[in-house]
Amino acid sequence: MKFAVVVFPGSNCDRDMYFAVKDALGEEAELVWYKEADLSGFDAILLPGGFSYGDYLRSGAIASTSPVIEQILAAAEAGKPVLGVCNGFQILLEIGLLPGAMLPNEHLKFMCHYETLVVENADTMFTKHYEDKEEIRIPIAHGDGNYFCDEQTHQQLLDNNQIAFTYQSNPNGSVGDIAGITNEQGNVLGMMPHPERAVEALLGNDDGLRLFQSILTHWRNTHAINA
Ligand SMILES: NC(=O)CC[C@H](N)C(=O)O
Repeated sequence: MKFAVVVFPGSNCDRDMYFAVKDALGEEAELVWYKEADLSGFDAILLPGGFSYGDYLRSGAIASTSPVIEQILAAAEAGKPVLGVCNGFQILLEIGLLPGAMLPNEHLKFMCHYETLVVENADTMFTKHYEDKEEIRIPIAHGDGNYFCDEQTHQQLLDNNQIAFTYQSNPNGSVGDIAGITNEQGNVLGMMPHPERAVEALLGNDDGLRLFQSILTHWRNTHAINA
């Protein structure tokens, strides 16, 4: 399986994402510069964390205007897995692949530490290697991680099972303790915590690895490859 890691000016978690796929998962990964990206040959698209365009205007807002976005929209439309972590999640919100918006953290501080997440839906292509209501430890690192949506949208997320992860103890003020959501089709996931930073015991934790394994299992199942 071939994963694209799309790099924008200011991305800073692209290498971690690359490492997670290439070394921890053991699959093909390529760093693709947003200007030269041809995403057509990839099976999954990963939008890494960071500070694209220095978070000017709003986190993810300027990246959302770049030409590569057309290809990301096309990949999502084609049903390919699209994962946005942290700044990647912010970009997915800005381009409308996911509902809602990201606000500054409630206490206006950048936070970088481990959080306990609750797996709210283990029946997605990103979470099938977890159990429903399983508690996992994944680090966060963000200043704008306060997920906001109106009540109606929150209800829709609940009704459609689009909430993949919640925080056990809400660190940033997010509506409904939301840490990660999918689109209605289930092939786009945005999450603020960083699974790519928790992919091997040597790093202190490998709870994030099963997210990447889930994508791979889904891909193998849908492409009938036994490898
Ligand atoms: N690690 C990240 O992706 C940081 C995201 C973002 N730009 C913020 O601080 O909110």
